[in-house]
Formats: sequence, structure tokens, C-alpha cells
Amino acid sequence: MTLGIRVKICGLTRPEDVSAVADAGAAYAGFVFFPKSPRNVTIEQARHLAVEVPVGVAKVALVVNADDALLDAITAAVPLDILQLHGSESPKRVSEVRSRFGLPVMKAVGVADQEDVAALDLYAEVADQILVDAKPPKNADLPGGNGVSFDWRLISARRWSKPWMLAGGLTPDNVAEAIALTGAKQVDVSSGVETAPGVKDAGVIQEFIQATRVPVKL
Ligand SMILES: O=C(O)c1ccccc1NCC(=O)[C@H](O)[C@H](O)COP(=O)(O)O
Repeated sequence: MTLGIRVKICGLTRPEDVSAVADAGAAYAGFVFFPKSPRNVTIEQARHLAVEVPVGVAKVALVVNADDALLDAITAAVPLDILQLHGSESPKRVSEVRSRFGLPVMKAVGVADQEDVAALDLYAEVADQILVDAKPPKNADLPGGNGVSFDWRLISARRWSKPWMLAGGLTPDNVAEAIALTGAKQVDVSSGVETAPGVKDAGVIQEFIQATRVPVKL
């Protein structure tokens, strides 16, 4: 018997990425709306990709400090299940987005030290899920998707009142250890399953998901 870890593959840009994610058994497919990212998709591209995502795989739109106009445009055109807020959105903004758009909101919080872990408690009160990600390195161009990990021991004894997902520098080689140390039941990966920024690899996606199937002793 194995633990049923739910996996999110983020930053899909091509129809073959959607097929790879579905074939491998991921639970979430993420689309990045952030023009500076090599994984950025236009609303039109995202709509074409999202309609190919099979029922049972949740479609996530990742935005960074998006205003209502951008969220209106995305949610009107793209069939979505979750909005992921990956900027410096305040708890108040998380609540506003939840009520205005009627979709569950996952708030990403960057972690580097104990102080950041405290911020997770605040967001757990207002978001539907929290994404516990590595804080971006200084001078990074992107607020996420940087392929860096944080010290997982910072959250090893922590639990929140909402579902949460571990992210940051996960790969097929380290994801089992990350799950064992943190107790995560959901994990998120982007650069760890790519051959180049924005180019996912179907074989590595399979390996990653296989590596999350941690055997349980009965
Ligand atoms: O992936 C991006 O390009 C990106 C751009 C702007 C904000 C967030 C972004 N990615 C966030 C994710 O959800 C990633 O999956 C998460 O940060 C983990 O990334 P990685 O360390 O590359 O696995």
C-alpha cells in the first residue's frame, strides 16, 4: 500500500504537458499568468490548454498581485477550479478574491526562516489552501518556480487548519525525503520536471509522481 500524495505540476505551456500530467496521475495542473516567467501563458493559450485537462484534475491559475480586471479576464475565459495567489497579496486581498470570484483560493507563502512560518498561520485563516514554498533568492526575477528548497525541518512539526501543499526545489530525487520530513500530503513542482525553463519532460513527470508513492507499513 502507498500514501496517496496529491501532486500539482505547475507551469504547463503546451498540449503535450497537459497529456503528460493527466497520464501520470497528477491531481492539479497549473498555468502561470506572469509575463516575466518563461512559463507564462496568455489567456487564450490557457483556455486551449485548460479544456484539454480531464475531469478529476484541478485546473489552477497562478497570478502575482493580479488586479480585479486581470482576474475578471482570466476567469471569464478559462475554465478553472482554483486561483493561486503567488505575490504579496495581504490576507484581506485573499478574502476579497475568494468572495468576488467564487473560486477556492490557494495562497503561496515563501519560507526561509521561522518568521515566515508564522505568516502561514495568518493565511490559513483566510485561504482555502496554503502553498508552503521556498522564499525566492535575493535578486531572483520570479517570486516562484526558482528550483530552490527551504529547510523542511522548519515545518516538520507544523499542521494547519486548511489543506496545504509543499513546494520549492522538489525533484524525483528528493520528494520522498521531503514528504517524510514534513508530512506533506500534497506537493507542487515546476522546474524539477523540466529540461529547460518552461519545457516540461513527460518522463520526469512520471518519475516524480512515482517517487511520491511512498510505501506505508501496515
Ligand atoms: O513558475 C513560475 O514561473 C512562477 C512565476 C511567478 C510566480 C510563481 C511561479 N511558480 C510558482 C509555483 O507554483 C512553483 O511550482 C513553485 O514555486 C515551485 O517551483 P520549483 O521550485 O521550480 O519547483
